[in-house]
Amino acid sequence: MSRANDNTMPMPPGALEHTDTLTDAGWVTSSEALAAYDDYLGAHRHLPSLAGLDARDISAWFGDHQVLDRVSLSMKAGRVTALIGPSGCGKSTFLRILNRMHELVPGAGLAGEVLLDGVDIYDAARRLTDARRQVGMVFQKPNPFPAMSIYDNVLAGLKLTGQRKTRSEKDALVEECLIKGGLWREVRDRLRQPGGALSGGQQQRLCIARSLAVRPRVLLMDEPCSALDPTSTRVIEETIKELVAEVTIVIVTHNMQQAQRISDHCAFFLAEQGTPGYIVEHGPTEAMFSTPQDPRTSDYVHGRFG
Ligand SMILES: Nc1ncnc2c1ncn2[C@@H]1O[C@H](COP(=O)(O)OP(=O)(O)OP(=O)(O)O)[C@@H](O)[C@H]1O
Repeated sequence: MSRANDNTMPMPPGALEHTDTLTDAGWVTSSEALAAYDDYLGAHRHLPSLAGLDARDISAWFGDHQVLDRVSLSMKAGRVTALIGPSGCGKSTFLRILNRMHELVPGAGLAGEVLLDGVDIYDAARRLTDARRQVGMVFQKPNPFPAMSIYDNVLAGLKLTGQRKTRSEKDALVEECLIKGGLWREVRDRLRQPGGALSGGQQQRLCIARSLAVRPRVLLMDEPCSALDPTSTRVIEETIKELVAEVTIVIVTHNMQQAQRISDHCAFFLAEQGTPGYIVEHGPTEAMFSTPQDPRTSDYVHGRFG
């Protein structure tokens, strides 16, 4: 996927097909594309602006076992960044550091900074719940509340963040998030059924919808398709490609085809024998797969190890 600029505002799907001119600021200047963009903004007025994440010199420990060593990575606003690398090199730990979940593990240690739009999410003046609301997470195994209705599952995060809504606001939010999660058409007539009654792929899309309901600016996904069949995987991938217009995405995946299909940028993590994980190389996905700079990246992306 390529995008024409680094603006923090999302481009309307298809807008660039109608234009041939960008200003210095990156704005589309053809009238047709501007009209499309106006329509898009009109339909998405409630969207928070996109945010980039900057991890700087991140080191991490479990007790005295160091698992990451001075990892720095910029995850650009409105892009999908894929974290790839062999098992145990610290990808999931890095992901959990990006929304302050690492600190939940007893004995976990951390050094470095994580900046969300330039503001450190670990700053003592910031609330932990604020960081978690702005940086949502979808896990490997779908984890809806199984006995709770589909409708209430989508809204579950609102209680945690203390947001109050009227009934009609809730109805609208549930519909909006299920549409964005790619699940609405399948469940619109059974919103009161339990979340646990859905298939694995549907449950994962319900979890995505639940994450979206608190309007995160970044969505972290830890191997979201690894428990799913190929068809459900493709549906989630399509969902990710649509979501990235409004939420920055960072995804851990072991599936190299998936990384190529959905990500704009890739970072290759490695932990060599007994040493903490680090980033060997990162860059645009196309270049990482076609012309990697490091032979270890080449070996990994071509399946020669890992
Ligand atoms: N809760 C924990 N307590 C102690 N050590 C842990 C914990 N979680 C992870 N580790 C260790 O941290 C290192 C990095 O693990 P992590 O899960 O981040 O790697 P990964 O690259 O995501 O692996 P995988 O691809 O298999 O999920 C490993 O050595 C792992 O054993």
